[in-house]
Amino acid sequence: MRDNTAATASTIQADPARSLSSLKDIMTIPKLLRIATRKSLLALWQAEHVAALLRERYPQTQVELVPLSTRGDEILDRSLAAIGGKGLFLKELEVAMLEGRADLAVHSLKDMPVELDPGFALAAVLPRADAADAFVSFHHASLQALPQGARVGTSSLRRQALLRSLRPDLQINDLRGNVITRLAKLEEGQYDAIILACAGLERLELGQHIRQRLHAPDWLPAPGQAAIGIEALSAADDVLAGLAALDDAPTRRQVTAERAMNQALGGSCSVPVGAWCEQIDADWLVLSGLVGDIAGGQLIQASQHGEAAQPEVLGRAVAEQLLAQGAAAFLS
Ligand SMILES: NCc1[nH]cc(CCC(=O)O)c1CC(=O)O
Repeated sequence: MRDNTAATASTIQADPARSLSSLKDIMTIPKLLRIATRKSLLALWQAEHVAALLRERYPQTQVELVPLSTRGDEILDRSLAAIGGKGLFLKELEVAMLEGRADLAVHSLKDMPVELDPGFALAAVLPRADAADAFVSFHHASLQALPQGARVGTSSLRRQALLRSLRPDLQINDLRGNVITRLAKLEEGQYDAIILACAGLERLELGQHIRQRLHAPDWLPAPGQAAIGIEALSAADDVLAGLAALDDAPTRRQVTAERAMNQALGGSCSVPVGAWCEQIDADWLVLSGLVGDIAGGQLIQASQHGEAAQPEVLGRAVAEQLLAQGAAAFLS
């Protein structure tokens, strides 16, 4: 056995700038942290990123990855909306935590349901990357430059609704699989362009494929897009205390507003929903939201200011505005 007391003391001396609360984290953080992750390249990159942050902050802790297959990864021939949505990517990772095979799970926050299963907590949200979507094409420079009737690949209902509203002439085709698979299908010539998240491409060093960044106000990302969420058991106080040090307060405020809006709309992933929150000064946030109509190609949009200290209140207020404009008809 290693002498933990001595190890902790040397860490503390090495970094006198650490606050009292982070000293407490170092003393209580488990000696081993196992990170449950999906096996896609993007998921592994994100889990490795969290592992590196934890090793840097807690040099005495051993950090390991536990890569797992999820049902969401195995069912690739049907749209996510049709097979029951976002929880599919979490279930196996949550079971691993419940069975004591992992201590935390790393997810793309946009793939996490707003309400986690009982017994689980959103322990930390990392600083957000660029939340824009990417227009990716080998022959065309932008969405606007696509020829009439061009074929665009995406299975996201939000992206489909935005495309229909901005370019009703386009032919939108389903496109599933991980980021690499989707790029390969574009390369094979099955599509003239595809839409992906900039954050995913950049994390995999594929940012050179981004021809155009699609962002607010014309284009809104998914709630929580480009943020990494870390999940742990609500009862694991020592794990939660350690992870709290990684939480980025500005990102947490933004995504809390976006997710609260989504939840107040019913939180369904079978309806196109976009949300984008920005902090405009020390006290104020602006949240823009949209709900799309899959059948008709109609979009309802709303935007509102709210207090930075109460992101949930703002999220609910924008949801109410959307509902007042008739979004309920799309959500049922
Ligand atoms: N739906 C899959 C997914 N989940 C998170 C990302 C990208 C990274 C992120 O938004 O955090 C992607 C790929 C994509 O949408 O192109």
